Amino acid sequence: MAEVALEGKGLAFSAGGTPLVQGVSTALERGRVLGVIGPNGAGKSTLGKLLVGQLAPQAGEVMLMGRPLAAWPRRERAALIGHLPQHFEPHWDYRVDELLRLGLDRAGRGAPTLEVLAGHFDLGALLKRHWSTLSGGERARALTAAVLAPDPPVVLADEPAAALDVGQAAALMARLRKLADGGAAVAVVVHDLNLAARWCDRLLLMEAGRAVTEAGPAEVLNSPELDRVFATRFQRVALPEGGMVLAPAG
Ligand SMILES: Nc1ncnc2c1ncn2[C@@H]1O[C@H](COP(=O)(O)OP(=O)(O)OP(=O)(O)O)[C@@H](O)[C@H]1O
Repeated sequence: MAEVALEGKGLAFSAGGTPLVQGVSTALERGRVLGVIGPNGAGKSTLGKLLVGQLAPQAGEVMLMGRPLAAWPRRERAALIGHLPQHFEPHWDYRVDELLRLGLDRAGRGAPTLEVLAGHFDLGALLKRHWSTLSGGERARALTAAVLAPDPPVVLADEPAAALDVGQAAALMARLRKLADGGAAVAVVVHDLNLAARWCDRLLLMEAGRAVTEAGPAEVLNSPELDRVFATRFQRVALPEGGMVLAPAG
């Protein structure tokens, strides 16, 4: 097993008497991309918030690099974990270059220049544009660039591809994959099962706050549990070069 960077053990969280996450254990390993999948309301984002310390678990524990998350000074924790939230609205109508500089300010030596970072995310032409003028996909790219600028060793991205076109979504997943190949521990909440199939090493399937299964993509995506959890019948096509694509059978 690869080195565990971030681990949730028996996590539970309820709001208003409703359990949103119930006894979920999972681990983010260095060099690996974990995909978190499941229907709307399954508790994926809540689990992500627990793992990054945005919510405190009511039961269970989160360990970061072998030490309880709560024991880390906030600043150090922020430097170690790059969190791309599902929803983000800056308090100020930043220009793209200002937003990227906020990310680069947290980066140590070896950080890319602003221009190189912008180039990685196809933001070169948008540097002087204000947040309020950006399209949904452009905002997603700018935020991703700012969060990933310091090259954090742990990355948790909550539906980062939701607003992206297919090409940009694939490019973003490839970038997350590259971060993992460079030693980062990556988790990504993803609705597109084909992106999950293509880019993730393991998949955690959630339903009603619980982990249904966690295993390799082929095992999870071929499992009848997938059809049951999404209340749909999937057609699965094996690709000649390996891997698979899925489509709801209608
Ligand atoms: N503060 C809260 N109070 C009450 N219910 C909440 C709260 N936060 C989340 N929920 C509910 O908890 C459930 C899980 O929410 P969560 O956002 O974790 O799901 P998700 O799997 O990420 O869903 P989606 O795919 O729709 O983004 C949902 O039914 C949501 O309405």
